Amino acid sequence: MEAIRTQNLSKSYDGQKTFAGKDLNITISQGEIFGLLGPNGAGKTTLISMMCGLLKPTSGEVFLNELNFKNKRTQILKKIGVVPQEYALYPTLTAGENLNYFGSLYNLHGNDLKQRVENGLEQVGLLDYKNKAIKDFSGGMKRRINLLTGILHNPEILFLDEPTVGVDIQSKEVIMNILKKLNDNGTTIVYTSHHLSEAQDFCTRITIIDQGQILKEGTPDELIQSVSDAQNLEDVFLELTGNQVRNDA
Ligand SMILES: Nc1ncnc2c1ncn2[C@@H]1O[C@H](COP(=O)(O)OP(=O)(O)OP(=O)(O)O)[C@@H](O)[C@H]1O
Repeated sequence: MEAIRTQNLSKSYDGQKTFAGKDLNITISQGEIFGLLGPNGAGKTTLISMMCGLLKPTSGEVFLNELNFKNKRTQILKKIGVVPQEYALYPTLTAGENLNYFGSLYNLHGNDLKQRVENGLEQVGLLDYKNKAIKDFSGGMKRRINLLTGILHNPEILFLDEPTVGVDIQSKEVIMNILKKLNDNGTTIVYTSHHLSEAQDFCTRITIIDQGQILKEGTPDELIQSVSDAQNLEDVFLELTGNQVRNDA
């Protein structure tokens, strides 16, 4: 069953002079772990933001569970989780207060919300920090709480923009294990990353994009086999996107 479909999805930030995404057609099945990879400025955040309804496309359509975002937005938002690249946390509030707030946005309340918050904090190893303010947390601790804000309601589809950026190996392990568990329980995952070996191990399918266009799509093995002498995804990535350093944001 189809979970996500984009149809000729395009985005321009400058009145259609240039495009951060152009005519993107991607179909993702339920239960997949789909990776969006590309160099800085390739258009990953733009694409994932349009897929999850944070950013309005210039043209084209997004369908989630075959519902069109344009007219079924409220229905769709209840079923998805979004973990943005920037921390979406209130620094002066405690971890518990932040999670209660985000849970309430998904209509969770009472004992159910309390249990979900405590289970979540326990899973990410931060139950003892429930009553501590976020401003005193390390980067890795904030990333783990940031992840929880998007998954308290057990979404059918989860979108994550660089969920492991800037974290140590221990926090990364915790985050990846939670994501694997969610996927085992049926959640479809779409994520962007610059960690190519992580994506190679984690994703069922990957699309490599640059300059707003899809360069190649396939399973990690298919991508590696498609480039002669490639040993891993990093070789494929360099072959497709070149060695030129990108200065884009
Ligand atoms: N709000 C914006 N206004 C104008 N241009 C933007 C905006 N957001 C992104 N862009 C431009 O769109 C292009 C794609 O950016 P995007 O952030 O989607 O890339 P990315 O692949 O996520 O990059 P990174 O890996 O650096 O996060 C870039 O040229 C970027 O400068």
